[in-house]
Amino acid sequence: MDLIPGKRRELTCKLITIGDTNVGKTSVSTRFTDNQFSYESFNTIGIDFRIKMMNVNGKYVKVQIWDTAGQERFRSITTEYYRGAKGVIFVYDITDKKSFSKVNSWCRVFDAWGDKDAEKMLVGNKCDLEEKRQVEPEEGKKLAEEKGMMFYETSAKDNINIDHVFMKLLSKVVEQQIPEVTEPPRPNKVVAVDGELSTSLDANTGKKCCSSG
Ligand SMILES: Nc1nc2c(ncn2[C@@H]2O[C@H](COP(=O)(O)OP(=O)(O)OP(=O)(O)O)[C@@H](O)[C@H]2O)c(=O)[nH]1
Repeated sequence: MDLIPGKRRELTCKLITIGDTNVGKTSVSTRFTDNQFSYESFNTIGIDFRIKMMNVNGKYVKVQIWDTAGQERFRSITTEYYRGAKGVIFVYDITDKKSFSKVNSWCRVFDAWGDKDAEKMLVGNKCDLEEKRQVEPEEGKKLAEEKGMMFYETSAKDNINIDHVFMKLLSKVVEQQIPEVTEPPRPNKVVAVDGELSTSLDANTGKKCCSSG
């Protein structure tokens, strides 16, 4: 990927959230992108899309989060959007055993439609509702280990582990997608000013990612 003079080097990375309806996929992604949470539930219609600029291990990344509807009736639409996702977050609700038992089938659907090399994360959301818990953390951990995924419990409501989940996943994706730069650095520098990013970035780093933005 070449750096266009006057234009900062930017990588675009597509992530996707998958899981049953009402597990909190929209809430997790909205907490991450806008630091907001609402008790009001509007089921996602088909697919939704959010963007956040991030500094991931010194790389300037435009993170696209594709938030899929969990309702069965949208299945044929949502699977169309799996392609190109470099990171996938499978979400279940720790107060809903059924949503946990469906993770296997969501994994199969992703395997059928998504990229083979996508990094995967399992997330047990709503961990603020301890008194209603139906899935123990050990169960989540075990399933994640079996499937070679990372695992965290989160609360979109109380903002527990949300940033951590995305940073861990993005770090893996960026690590996997961008081979280490071996040539000596050139002197040009770019300064990113958007969003959360305020660091000065070396324009030579980050060879190639999911796609160039
Ligand atoms: N207590 C608690 N409630 C949550 C949390 N995350 C989401 N909720 C609530 O759970 C309900 C469903 O959340 P959504 O984010 O709409 O769920 P979804 O998975 O996107 O649902 P679909 O769009 O139908 O697939 C809403 O009422 C949220 O307020 C959480 O961490 N804790």
